[in-house]
Amino acid sequence: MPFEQELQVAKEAVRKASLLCSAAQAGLVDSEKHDKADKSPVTVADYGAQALVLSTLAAAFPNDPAVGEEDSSDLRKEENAELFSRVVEYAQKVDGSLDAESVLAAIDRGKHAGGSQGRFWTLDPIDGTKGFLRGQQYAVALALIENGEVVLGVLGCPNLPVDPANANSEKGSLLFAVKGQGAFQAPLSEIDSATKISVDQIDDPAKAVFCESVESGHTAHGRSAAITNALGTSVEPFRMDSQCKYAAVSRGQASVYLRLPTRPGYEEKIWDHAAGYIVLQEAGGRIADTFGNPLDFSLGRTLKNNKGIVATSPAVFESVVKAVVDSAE
Ligand SMILES: Nc1ncnc2c1ncn2[C@@H]1O[C@H](COP(=O)(O)O)[C@@H](OP(=O)(O)O)[C@H]1O
Ligand SMILES: [Mg+2]
Ligand SMILES: [Mg+2]
Ligand SMILES: [Mg+2]
Repeated sequence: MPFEQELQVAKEAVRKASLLCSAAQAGLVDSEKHDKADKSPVTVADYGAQALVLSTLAAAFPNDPAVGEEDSSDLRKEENAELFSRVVEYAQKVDGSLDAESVLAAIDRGKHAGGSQGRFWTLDPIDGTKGFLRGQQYAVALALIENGEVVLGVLGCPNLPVDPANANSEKGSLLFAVKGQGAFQAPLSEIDSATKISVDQIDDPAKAVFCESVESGHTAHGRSAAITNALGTSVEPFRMDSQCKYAAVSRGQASVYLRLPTRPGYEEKIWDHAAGYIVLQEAGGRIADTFGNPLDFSLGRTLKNNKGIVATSPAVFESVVKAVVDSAE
C-alpha cells in the first residue's frame, strides 16, 4: 500500500505526542504557559509535542522538510528558561534520547515554507491550545503534503470519546487517512485496532447538526446562527475546539463544520486543516471555503487563496455552501 511506512511512523508519533499532551494537561501550572508575540497562547505541551513528532520524522524520513506551527525563538530567551526546562522534561519522559539541544533543533525543523514542490509534513502539535487550557478538546494534527496535495493525515484527539454515540466511553481517539484508502479510527490506547469511519447521509439541511469553534475570535457565531436560521435547522449547533470538529463530521456526529472569518485579513494556516481535510474527504465528506472554492494547500504556510471553511457530509454540501455564500451578501 502507498504510504504504509509514512502512516505507521505518523500514527506512532501522534500517539506519543498525545500522551505527552494528556500528561501535561492534567497538571498544567502557570509556569508551563506562555503568550507568543501575537498574544496567542502556547504551552510546554505544544513545544514538547512538536519536538517529539519532528524528531521522530527526522529519524525516519531525514530528507522530508516540515511546516510546524511553533518555533524555538521564545524558548531560547533567558526569561523563559523555566518554561524551556519543563519542555525538555516532558519530551524526555517520552523519548529519553532528547536533550535540550535536540529539542530546540527538532522544533526548528518546522520552519519550511511549504509550497507546490515535492513533499513535506505539516504539524500542529496542539490544535486548539485554548481548548487545551480550558481542559477541553484539542488535537495533535499531522499531515503529509505531496506536490501541493494532502496525501495522508493523522489526528490524535486525547479527550474525544472513542464511541461517538457515548460521551462516557473511553476518551482518546486516533483518526487517520491516506488518499484513496478510506478513513479510520482507533482508540489511542490501541492504535492497531482501527475501524473504518464514514460521514452521515442526511440530505435535509434542516436536520443537519452543525459544529463550530468555541472561540468567537476564530469564527463568526452570529453569521452561523443566521445561516442555520435560513436553512431552517432545528438542531442546536455544538461548539468544540480544534480539528476534533473534522473528526466529528468524519464519523457522523455532525453533518457540518463551519468556520466563518472574523477578520478580513486572516489567512487560515495549513496545519489547522490539512489532517482534518484528508480524514474528512476519505470518510466521504466534502470541503470548500466560504465562497465554495476548493482549498489550496500549495501556496505556502497559509491557505492564502481561501477564506474560512465549509466541511460537510456529501448530501447537504451544495445547499450549505449556497446558504454560506448567500449569507455574505
Ligand atoms: N482570527 C482567526 N480566525 C480563524 N482562526 C484563527 C484565528 N486566530 C487564530 N486562529 C486559529 O484557530 C485555531 C484553533 O481553532 P479552533 O477555534 O477551531 O479550536 C488556532 O490553532 P492553535 O490552537 O493551534 O493555535 C489558530 O491557528
Ligand atoms: Mg497556536
Ligand atoms: Mg491550530
Ligand atoms: Mg497549535
